[in-house]
Amino acid sequence: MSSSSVISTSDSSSSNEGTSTHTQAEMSHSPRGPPRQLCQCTKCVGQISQKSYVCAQHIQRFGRHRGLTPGASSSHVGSRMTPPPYVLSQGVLVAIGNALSQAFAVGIGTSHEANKPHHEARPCVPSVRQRSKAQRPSEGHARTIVEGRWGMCEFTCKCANIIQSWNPAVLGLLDSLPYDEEVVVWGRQWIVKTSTLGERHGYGVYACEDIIVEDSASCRREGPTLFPYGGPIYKRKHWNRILTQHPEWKTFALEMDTFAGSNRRHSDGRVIDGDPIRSGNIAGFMNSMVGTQPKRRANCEWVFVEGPPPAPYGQTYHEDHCLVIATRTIRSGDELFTHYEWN
Ligand SMILES: C[S@@+](CC[C@H](N)C(=O)[O-])C[C@H]1O[C@@H](n2cnc3c(N)ncnc32)[C@H](O)[C@@H]1O
Repeated sequence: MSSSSVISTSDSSSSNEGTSTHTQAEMSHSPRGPPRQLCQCTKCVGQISQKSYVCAQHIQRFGRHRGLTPGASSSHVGSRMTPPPYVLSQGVLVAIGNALSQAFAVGIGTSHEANKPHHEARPCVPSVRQRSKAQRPSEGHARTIVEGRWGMCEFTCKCANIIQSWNPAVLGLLDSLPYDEEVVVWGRQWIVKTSTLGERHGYGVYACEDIIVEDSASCRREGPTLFPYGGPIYKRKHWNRILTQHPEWKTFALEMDTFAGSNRRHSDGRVIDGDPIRSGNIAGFMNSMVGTQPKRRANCEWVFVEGPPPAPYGQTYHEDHCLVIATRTIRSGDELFTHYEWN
């Protein structure tokens, strides 16, 4: 089993949403010559595939071209740019000068209104407030590929931004977990194998040693720490969004705020991404005692902890984390059960 990874990329070509002006400027580069300057106004940009398309405003600043004089038309007109003559007239030299200053202005992200001094030039990229939704660079182009239990899953747009990468090493976890083989996680031995719930419920986690809890009634939330949950924690509303792109992930949505006394709104309730492979995460194999027949008793529970994990594990990790804690004695060979909802 290979370890998993999250690859984030940005792919503007995969979206039909607005193309940034930088991209348009790049498109006007010719592989053979210096960059051709095309007008950045929306009408010209719409014609970018016509190599020499310029609008009347553009012509005003670049000088005279075949069949058109500066200011000849206030409408946007397509025209072929003529190559410069061998003997350059003064007008053409002025035009080249203007073109060069425009090239510089575009390069620093200012307007093609190069006649204005730089301190007066308006930015050619509209402010965030001015930009229409379609123009915003944003999430629209984000793309994340996650390699996990379901192979390669691609997430785009907002989902790509929501998906969090995770390095299991930060919590001292393995970067992959073998099935049917004992592994040592946080100093104890465990094995991941077919659940006592039956094959159709997949795997479960079993202790390979006794873990003694002296007084289970009084040790609530203070029993022996077993191992951490290692992986991203999402808000329910974000998780729901993820599922719109890859519904199969729902198998591993574990609701963390369903315990009595939780006062979080449902949409803000925390959901852990139970993909065990993705995060070297033994916790992702733990089954719930909810609805079991015959009824299983929970022998451990999830606890959210602020700050770093207990020494010597995950000492470089200082954020909130989630631990699995024993609530009663677990014998070698027992499957772990806790209380969580899934859907
Ligand atoms: C975190 S995984 C647990 C490991 C899972 N058995 C596996 O093989 O990957 C959670 C999933 O296990 C299944 N599961 C957990 N507890 C269950 C239970 N009490 N009854 C039926 N299915 C359960 C559900 O499909 C749930 O979405």
